[in-house]
Amino acid sequence: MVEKRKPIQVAEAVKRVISNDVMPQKEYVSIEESYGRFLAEDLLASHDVPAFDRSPYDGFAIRSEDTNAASSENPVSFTVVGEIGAGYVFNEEVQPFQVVRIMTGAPIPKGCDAVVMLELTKEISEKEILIKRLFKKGDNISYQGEDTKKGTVLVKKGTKINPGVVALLATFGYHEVAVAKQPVIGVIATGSELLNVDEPLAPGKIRNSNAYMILAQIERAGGKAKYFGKLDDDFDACLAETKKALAEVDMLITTGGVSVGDFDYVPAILKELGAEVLFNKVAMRPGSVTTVASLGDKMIYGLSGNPSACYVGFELFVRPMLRRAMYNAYPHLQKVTATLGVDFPKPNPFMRLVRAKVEYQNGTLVASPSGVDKSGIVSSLGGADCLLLLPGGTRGYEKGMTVDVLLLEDQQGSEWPWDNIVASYK
Ligand SMILES: Nc1nc2c(c(=O)[nH]1)N[C@H]1C(S)=C(S)[C@@H](COP(=O)(O)OP(=O)(O)OC[C@H]3O[C@@H](n4cnc5c(N)ncnc54)[C@H](O)[C@@H]3O)O[C@H]1N2
Ligand code: MOO
Ligand SMILES: [Mg+2]
Repeated sequence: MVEKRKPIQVAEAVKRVISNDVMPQKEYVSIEESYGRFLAEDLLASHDVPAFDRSPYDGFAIRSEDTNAASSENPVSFTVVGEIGAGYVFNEEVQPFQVVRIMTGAPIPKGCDAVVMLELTKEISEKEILIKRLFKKGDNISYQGEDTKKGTVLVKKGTKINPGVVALLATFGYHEVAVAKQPVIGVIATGSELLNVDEPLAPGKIRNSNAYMILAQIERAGGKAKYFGKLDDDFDACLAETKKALAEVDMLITTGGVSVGDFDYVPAILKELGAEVLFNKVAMRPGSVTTVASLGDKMIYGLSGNPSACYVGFELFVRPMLRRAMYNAYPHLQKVTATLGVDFPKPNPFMRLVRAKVEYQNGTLVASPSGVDKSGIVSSLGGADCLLLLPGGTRGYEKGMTVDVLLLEDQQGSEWPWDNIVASYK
C-alpha cells in the first residue's frame, strides 16, 4: 500500500525547519577575501571619521575674523606662511592676516577656522593673496567626527559584506575580518537516469542538472558546497553515501527519490538512519513531496528530483538555515508586492510558487512567469529572479491583481515573509 502523506502549510513547514538550532562559527579572513562573506561581529567605528578637522577643498586656511572688513571694494591682503597637502601637518599657530595654502584632505592648521577655495582668492604673489568677502567660522571645514563618531555600530553582525562594507573595514583598520564560517552543505543526486554533464544523451537518460543548480544556489546563499556525486537508485549505495556525507558536512541535501515510487529510497534511508522527519508533504506546488529531517544537530533535506521543485525547496528550507548559520537575522527571501503580469485561471488547492521575473513597467513592479509552470520544468529557471506566491484556493488569478513575490537575488532578506500572504489585493 502506498503511504498517504498529510500536507502541511508552507509557513508551518518553514517554522518546523527553523525551530532547529544553528551554531554560527567565526573565523578570520584577510580583508581582500572578505567580500561576499557575512560579518561575525558588529562593525564598530574604532575612531572618529574624519579623525581631525580637515579641508574639503584646495584653498587657503584662514582665521575667519580677519575677513570681517573684506569686500570687493576693500580687498584684504594676507600673507601666505606655508603650504600643506593631504598627509602633512602645519605645525605653527597661524597669526592674524596669515593664511596657509591647503589642499583637500589636509588638517586645518592651529588658529584657522575656515577655508577659502582657491577660485575665490586673488593671488598677488606666492607670498600674498587678496580676499574680497567675509567668511564665517566653520566655512568649508569638514569637522572631526562629522562622518561618523567613534563607537558607532556601522554595520550589524550577520550582514553580507559588500564593497561599501569593505571600505569601512579598511577605514577602521580591520585587516583581518571576523566573518561567519561558511556552513558546508553536502549534495547528493540520486537517479539511475542521470548522466554526467559531459556525457551524450542516451535512451531514457537525462543529464544531472539539479546537483549543479544546488551547488550554485548554495554559493548564492553564501554557503560552501561539497558535492558527493550522483548515485543510481540503489538503497544500499545511497545509504552508504549518505552516511559518509553526513560525517563530512553541516547539512546534507539529496535530490530525487523522495516521492512514493518504487525506486524512491530517501524515505527509507531517513528511517534507517533514525532521522526525525519534520515533514514529507507540503501544501505547495512545486515541491509538495519535499522532505526535511534532522539527525542530531544536522539537517537532511530531501529535495524533489523535479528541477523546479528542487529549486524552490532549496530557497524555502535550506537558505534560511544557511543564513542563520552565518549570524544573519533576515534569513528568508525578501517579500515585496507586484502586479501579476498574466492570468492564472486554474485554481490550485496548494500554494503555487511560480518561477517568475520582475520588471518595472511605467514605474510599477510587474511579475510574470519566466516559463511553463510545472514541477518538472527546467527552462523556467534560467530567467527567474523571483517566486510569485499564489496562495491555494478555489479561484484562479487575473492579470493586474496585486500579489506577493519573493525576491531571489536580493541580499536584504526578511525576518519572516510568511505572514499575511493575501490571495489577491485586487
Ligand atoms: N504517485 C505519485 N507520484 C508522484 C507524486 C505523488 O505524490 N504520488 N509526487 C510527484 C511530485 S509532486 C514530484 S515533485 C515528484 C518527486 O519525485 P522524486 O523526488 O521522487 O524524484 P525522482 O522520482 O527521482 O525524479 C522525478 C523527476 O525528476 C527528474 N530528476 C531527478 N533527479 C534529477 C536531477 N538530478 N537533475 C535533473 N532531473 C532530475 C527525474 O528524471 C524525474 O523526471 O514525484 C511525482 N510523482
Ligand atoms: O512536488 Mo511536486 O513538485 O509538487 O510537483
Ligand atoms: Mg520519484
